[in-house]
Amino acid sequence: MPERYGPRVIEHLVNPRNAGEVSGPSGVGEAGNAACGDQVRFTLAVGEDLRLEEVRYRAYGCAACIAAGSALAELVEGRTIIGAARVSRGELQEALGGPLPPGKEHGVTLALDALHRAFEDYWSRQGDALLAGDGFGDGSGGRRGVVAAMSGGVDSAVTALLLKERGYEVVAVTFRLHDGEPGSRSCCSPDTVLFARETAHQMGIPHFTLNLRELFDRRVMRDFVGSYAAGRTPNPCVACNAHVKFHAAAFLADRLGLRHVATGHYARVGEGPCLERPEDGRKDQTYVLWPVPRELLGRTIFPLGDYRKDEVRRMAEERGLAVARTPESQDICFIPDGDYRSFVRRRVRSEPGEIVDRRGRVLGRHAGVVNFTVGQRRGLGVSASTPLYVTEVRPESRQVVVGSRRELEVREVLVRSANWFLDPREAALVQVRYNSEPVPCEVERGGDGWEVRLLEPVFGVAPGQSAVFYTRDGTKVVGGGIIARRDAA
Ligand SMILES: Nc1ncnc2c1ncn2[C@@H]1O[C@H](COP(=O)(O)OP(=O)(O)OP(=O)(O)O)[C@@H](O)[C@H]1O
Repeated sequence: MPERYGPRVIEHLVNPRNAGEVSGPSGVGEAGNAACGDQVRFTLAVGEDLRLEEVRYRAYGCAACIAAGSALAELVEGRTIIGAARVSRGELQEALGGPLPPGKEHGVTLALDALHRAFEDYWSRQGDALLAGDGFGDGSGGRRGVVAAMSGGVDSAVTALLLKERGYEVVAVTFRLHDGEPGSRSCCSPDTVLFARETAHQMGIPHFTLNLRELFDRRVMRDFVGSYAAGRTPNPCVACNAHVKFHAAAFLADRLGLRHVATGHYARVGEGPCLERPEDGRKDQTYVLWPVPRELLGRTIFPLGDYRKDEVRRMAEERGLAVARTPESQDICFIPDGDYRSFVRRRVRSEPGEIVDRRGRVLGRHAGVVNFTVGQRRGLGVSASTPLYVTEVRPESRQVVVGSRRELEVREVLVRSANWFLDPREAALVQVRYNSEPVPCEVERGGDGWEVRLLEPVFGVAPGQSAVFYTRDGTKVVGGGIIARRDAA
C-alpha cells in the first residue's frame, strides 16, 4: 500500500464500508473497465420517497478506486436521490481527507461516474411512460423547483445559475440523445456529459443524466432520414422539442415533485401561456419552439429570454464558469461534421431518377431524391442559360422538378399537425423557413389542416419545414405546424 495515501483513505481500505451488491437493485452503474484494470460498480435500492435505502459498491483495481467507492457509498446511503446527485468531486475528496495523490484522482472520477450511471439506470427503469410518449402532469402540486436541461454549453449553464440565484430549487439534467463522439463537441459525447455534471456541481446543483437514445432515435433521427427519402426537408430541432426534450424534463420534474422545467433557449413565456420573442433578436429560437405542448409551456421558464448572448457569456465569465468560452453548438447536434447529405445517404438506399422541368421534359438524371431539397440551386448537374432551382421533389416517381426562380414563388401553403398557443385568428404573419423574415398571411381551416394565404410571395417553401405564425405586431407566437405537400395524402 503506497504511503502516499492519507489516513482516511487507508481507513477505507482496511475497513471498507458498504461493499457488496444490493439484491434486486433499482439501479446499477459501472465505470471503468476490467481490461484496463480499474472498475467501480454501484447498486442501489431507492425507496418510494426517493431515498437511497441501500447503496453497495464493488471496486476492482487500484486502492484509490476501492477507497473512493467506499467513501462515496457511505456518503450517499440514506440521502435522497437529489441530495446524493449533488455530491461533487470536492465533497468526495474531502470525505477521503483531501485530494488523492497525483495519478490516483481517477478513483474519484470512476466512483462518481459509476454512481451517476446507477442513477441513470434507475431513471431508465422508471421511464416506460416517457418512452411511450405518454403525458406529464401540470406541475401544480410540485414544489417551487425546476428541472434545468443542461447540454454542457454556456447557455444552459447560465440558465441553471440564474434560476438558482432567483431562489428556485434547481436540478440539472443532461440527455444522452445519440452516441456522439468522444472528444467531439457533440452535446452527448461522454466527455460533455461529465463536463455538464461538473459544471452543475460547481454551482452546487444536483445533476442527473437521462438516457434518451431510443426515444431520440425513434422520434428524431429516423424521422430526419425518412423525411429526406419522402421528399421533405425536416427540422430535427423542432422534432426534438416536440417529442423529446421538454417531455423528458417534465418527466423528471414530475418524479422529483418539482413544478417547472427550463432550457437555455432564447424565448419568453408570456400570459396565456404563450410564446414570445426574446430580448436578443439575433438569437431568437421561437421558430423551433412552436411544438411545445401548451400545458408544458405553462410550466416552462426560459431565463435567457431577457438577456443578450454577450451578457450571458459575461455572466458565465464573472461567475468563473468553465463553460464561458465554449463555442456555439453546431446546427444539427447528431451530425457533428455538418454533412447531413452524407449522413442521410449512409442510411437510405438512393435510387436514380430523372430531373424534369415543370412540363415533364427530361433535362437530366440524378442519383437519388435524398440529395435534393426545394430551393436548392447547386449540384443539380443540369446546365441551362438561366439559373435553375429545385421546385419540387417527387419521391413516388423519383423525379426532381427544376425551374426558374419565378417558379419557386409560393402564395399558398398547407399546414398540418398544428399546435396553437393563441386563437388561430390572431395569426397575421408567418415564417416558413428557419432563416427568413415572416410575411403577412391569412389562415383558415382547410381539409385536414390549415390553408395559409401568403400576402407576399415567398420563394422556395419546402414541405417538412415549419410554418410559424406570429401576431400582427410580430412579438408573440400564435402557433405553428408542418408544411405539407399539396398532393400528399
Ligand atoms: N443533450 C442535452 N441535454 C440537456 N439539455 C439539452 C441538450 N441539448 C440541448 N439541451 C437544452 O436545449 C437548449 C437549446 O439547445 P441548443 O442545441 O439550441 O443549444 P444552445 O443554444 O447552443 O445552448 P447551450 O449553450 O446550452 O448548448 C439548451 O440550452 C439546453 O437547455
